[in-house]
Amino acid sequence: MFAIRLEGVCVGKRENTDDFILKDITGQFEQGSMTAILGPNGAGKSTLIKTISGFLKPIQGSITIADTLKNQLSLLPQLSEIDRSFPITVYDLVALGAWRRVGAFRGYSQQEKEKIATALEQVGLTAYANQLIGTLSGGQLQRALFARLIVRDPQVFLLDEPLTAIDEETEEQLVQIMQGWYKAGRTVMAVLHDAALVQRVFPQTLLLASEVVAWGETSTVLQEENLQKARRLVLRGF
Ligand SMILES: Nc1ncnc2c1ncn2[C@@H]1O[C@H](COP(=O)(O)OP(=O)(O)OP(=O)(O)O)[C@@H](O)[C@H]1O
Repeated sequence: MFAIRLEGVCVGKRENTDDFILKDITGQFEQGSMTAILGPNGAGKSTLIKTISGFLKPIQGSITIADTLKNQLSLLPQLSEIDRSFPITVYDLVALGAWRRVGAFRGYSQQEKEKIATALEQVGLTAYANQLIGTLSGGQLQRALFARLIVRDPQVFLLDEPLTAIDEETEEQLVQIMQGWYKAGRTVMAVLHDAALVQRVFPQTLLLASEVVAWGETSTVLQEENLQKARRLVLRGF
């Protein structure tokens, strides 16, 4: 059963097909699947994630989200898109994950407070709870954003470069959290750059170079002929 289905999705500024960032993307992410989105710089990976999460609109084609998953998508933006000067503590950032359940003006129930504390502990940031996010390292901030997702607990995770610019220890920690979501039956998709890690951790891969180069089981998708095709498309300017 599909979680998200794309049919002929094109994203770009003009009606001129040559200028499309994403060209004719057709395929589906199954419910409970874990998919890596790989591709060269500028391939449209972030654009795809943002389009699925509704921040960008396709100018052609359609995206269908399974009825049971509507309002169940959560996006992890790229770290570089986070305003670290925003005066918010780690605790309050993580607590924002409960916002949809709690609302703006009601206090957090004991149950929500426990979820927040557990999430902070899971990512190893309990001792940092009262610090402003601006005082965190990149890897620590990424862990705080993961804790917010743990609290939010959506059915579908859209992760834009969750493992970029973090050390090995944090990487392993975040990989385990993602695998936990997958094992719990959630749908996970993540933009990544490390093919070896994708081979090890992600059962499915979408190889993108403005168009779909290959989409399916990781071992099949990452075969040399597909990688060569992706390179050819880059040389051609997509
Ligand atoms: N806001 C924007 N306005 C105009 N063009 C944009 C915008 N965002 C992205 N693009 C263009 O869309 C193309 C795809 O960008 P995108 O960030 O989706 O690629 P990516 O595969 O995630 O790349 P990277 O691996 O470098 O992060 C690029 O050519 C980029 O210049």
